[in-house]
Amino acid sequence: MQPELVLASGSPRRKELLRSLGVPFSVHPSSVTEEVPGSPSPGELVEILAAKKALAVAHTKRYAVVIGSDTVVSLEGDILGKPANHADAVRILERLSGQAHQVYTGITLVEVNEGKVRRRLIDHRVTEVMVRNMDRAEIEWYVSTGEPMDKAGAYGLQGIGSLWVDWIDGCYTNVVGMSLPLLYDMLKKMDYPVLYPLPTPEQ
Ligand SMILES: Cc1cn([C@H]2C[C@H](O)[C@@H](COP(=O)(O)OP(=O)(O)OP(=O)(O)O)O2)c(=O)[nH]c1=O
Repeated sequence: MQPELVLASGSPRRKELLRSLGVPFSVHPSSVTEEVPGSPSPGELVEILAAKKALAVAHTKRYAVVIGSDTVVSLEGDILGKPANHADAVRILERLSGQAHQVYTGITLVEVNEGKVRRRLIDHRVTEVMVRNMDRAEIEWYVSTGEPMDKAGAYGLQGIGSLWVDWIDGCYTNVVGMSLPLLYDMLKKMDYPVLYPLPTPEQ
């Protein structure tokens, strides 16, 4: 029996990304706190949080492959998550303006069979993003659109934020919330069929 694919996320972007593949899945957001003891590197942090989210949901399932994911922005050794409020979003964007930064996204897959965790895969990818100079009026306007408020680094590359992104080096979907090439590799390792059968064309 094919286990259900479950996305352990409340992120509309991750839902959209997974939907674009055409594989059936259900959405079950986790309610874990995004706090981690110590001072992990950005790569360790996104892997720990992705695992935390996937495992929290996996424990509620009997047969499933659960996907957890987490994204942060790294700039000059600082980790920037989602802005706490309007002023925080302005501060983050002032720092990103005119700079290249790294976007880290971790993915965890947890396979549950008869209510037990059988396998776990954890990995992450990094994408470099170059943000053009943004002046104070542009930053204020952009934050007032509301787009930055639920996004790591206070911008959305898939939205209005694209106006100020000069270039990226690496995977685009990794920035938007989940690297689909990485997810594909991990699902293949779990023997989960991503490429679904297509109808044969009539002769
Ligand atoms: C940098 C960047 C981030 N983001 C988003 C992706 C993630 O939804 C969010 C980072 O926050 P996360 O804490 O990774 O995820 P989330 O709280 O939105 O959802 P969940 O924990 O339930 O899975 O930032 C964009 O949409 N575009 C971007 O360009």
